[in-house]
Amino acid sequence: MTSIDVHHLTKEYGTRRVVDHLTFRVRPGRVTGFLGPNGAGKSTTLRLVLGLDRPTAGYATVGGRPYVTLREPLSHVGALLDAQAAHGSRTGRDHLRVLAATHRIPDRRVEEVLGETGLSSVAGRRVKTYSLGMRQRLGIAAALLGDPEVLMLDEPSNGLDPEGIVWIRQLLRRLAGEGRTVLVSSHLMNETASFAEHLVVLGRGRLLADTSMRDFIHARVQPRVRVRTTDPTALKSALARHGHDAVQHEDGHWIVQHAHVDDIGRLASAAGVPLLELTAHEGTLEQAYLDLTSAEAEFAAQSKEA
Ligand SMILES: Nc1ncnc2c1ncn2[C@@H]1O[C@H](COP(=O)(O)OP(=O)(O)OP(=O)(O)O)[C@@H](O)[C@H]1O
Repeated sequence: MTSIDVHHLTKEYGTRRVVDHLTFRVRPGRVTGFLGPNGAGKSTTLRLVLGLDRPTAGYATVGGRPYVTLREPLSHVGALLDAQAAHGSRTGRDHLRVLAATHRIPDRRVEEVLGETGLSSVAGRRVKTYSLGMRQRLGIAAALLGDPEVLMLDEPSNGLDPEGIVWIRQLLRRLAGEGRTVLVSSHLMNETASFAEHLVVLGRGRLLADTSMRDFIHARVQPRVRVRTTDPTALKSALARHGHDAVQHEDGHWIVQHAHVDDIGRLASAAGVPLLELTAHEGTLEQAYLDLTSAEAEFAAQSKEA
């Protein structure tokens, strides 16, 4: 089993602690979204896992071993940290060939990953002529080159057009479906919700959540139910009898707060209320994330005042 494990990982720059006793495990077979406000410490954590920076305390391992001790690292871990990292005067193909040659990766992988990332037709062009989205695809191609079991991608959707966004979503799901460990940082909540099953959330260097997407949302955002009826009086009194509050909106639909669609459906049916519409309004990742991070910001403000 190839997990990423982070144990009491701590990083200080001067007197600033930017990663603060972080402990979590990223498991294979699912995409884990890595979230947190700007400056929360996500990139620093990824750099520490990849041995690009030394922790002040704690440690991180990949498949039980520190990254720097892996003999053929690109065949274990593929990473996208900075899509601008490729040499501008090389062609995309040459960039990948150099990487393959220096990491004992067979040359045939170059054409495979060019095809997989949709870059085959531009592979002979110099990287400096690439758009942001093409550079992003090249960075992802480099991460996939060694056919690694573990992928760590920092903002992979950056600069991708709508077609690219759909592509990366499918790619991430497929990689996880193949049993790989996939950790993806992002600021795009709708995007993250579309591919991640699990979440690790940081705030000011600390772990705020390590939980399934579903539990994360359900713990923070109450479900609501949207109802339309030809008999609002009967609906309102049936809801009131069961302790539900409903608010009527302009076009005549009602929103029942803190309610599950099954319960409202059952009680409307039992009371003989004719329904034209009954829709579950589940919470979104964005709502849940903002709820968590605004509470964190409030805590920060309070502790400064105290
Ligand atoms: N080399 C460095 N020297 C000093 N401070 C640093 C260094 N690298 C990062 N930091 C600081 O560490 C904090 C965490 O930064 P980091 O880039 O890890 O956050 P992040 O969660 O990835 O943010 P973003 O979402 O904006 O990319 C920031 O305040 C940043 O300024």
